[in-house]
Amino acid sequence: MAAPPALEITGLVKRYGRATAVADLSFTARRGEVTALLGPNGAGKTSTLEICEGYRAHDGGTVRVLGLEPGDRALRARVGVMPQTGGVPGTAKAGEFLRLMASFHTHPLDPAALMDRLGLTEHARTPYRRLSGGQQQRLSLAAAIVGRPELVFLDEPTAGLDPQARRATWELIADLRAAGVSVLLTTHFMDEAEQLSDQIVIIDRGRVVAEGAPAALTGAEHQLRFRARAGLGLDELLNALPAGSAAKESPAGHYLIEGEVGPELLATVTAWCASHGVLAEDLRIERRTLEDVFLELTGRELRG
Ligand SMILES: Nc1ncnc2c1ncn2[C@@H]1O[C@H](COP(=O)(O)OP(=O)(O)OP(=O)(O)O)[C@@H](O)[C@H]1O
Repeated sequence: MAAPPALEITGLVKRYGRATAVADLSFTARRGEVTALLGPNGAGKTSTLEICEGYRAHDGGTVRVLGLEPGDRALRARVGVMPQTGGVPGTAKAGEFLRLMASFHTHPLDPAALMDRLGLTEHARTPYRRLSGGQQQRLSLAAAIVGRPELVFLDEPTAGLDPQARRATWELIADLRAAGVSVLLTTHFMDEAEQLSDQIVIIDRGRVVAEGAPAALTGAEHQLRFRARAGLGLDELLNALPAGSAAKESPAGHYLIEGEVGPELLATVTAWCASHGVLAEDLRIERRTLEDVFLELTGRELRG
């Protein structure tokens, strides 16, 4: 029989009093893949993760972690958890804490090498509460993976990190994936979700609004943007463009053309600009981003 997926969530519901934080949420995270839960503040990402980790009860639906109920004792050695905050006693020294975590496992990673990799070696004797926010986060990440788990839950692993620490964390996650570890992470960062994940689940208001591989979500489509004087006659420009194209001005003076953006469309736009005495500044062709996808689906900004 095939091994069960890393995570299987069906019709998950979580309420806090009368507020519904997670509303009928379903998705599957495959083994050996990185799955990102992407969504704005309050979308329900942490609630979902904490339910999967067995830290929080749910009000409806089913959750299976490596085929088991969340919180099943058999998962302790198989799952690593990096919470958004805390999880480490304030007085625990970084190095000692990681060695202690390693001692709970049969075949742990070398704690010293892990500390080194995450730039924590010089802080090995520093108590957790005296570490900077970024260092605390990296220690918490190290603790989540030191036992060589099959599945790791990472709640905003790079929030607040400087670019160098962020890069080191990305590399570590890529290595986990290469070693066959399944990873479920939450993030607000589109670039992070796009770079790291095999599958992205976009959540808004406790529901899945879109899911798929990064390239499938953003599609092959491109868009053309330029800045020019406000109030250009877009209807006239649209008439010159191939059928199926769309053009809009938002905000004033910022133009967006969508559709089959190829060499011909580009030539048409620049020719139209030339014949109307319009200097198109910052003219660029770009791929649709996850932000665009989210905006289309919800009418709101991801980072709003
Ligand atoms: N313990 C709690 N008691 C009451 N409401 C809560 C509790 N935890 C979360 N909520 C609410 O549930 C909703 C979802 O919160 P959750 O933390 O799961 O979202 P999130 O997507 O992880 O957000 P963020 O990105 O800000 O961490 C929010 O409206 C939040 O205010």
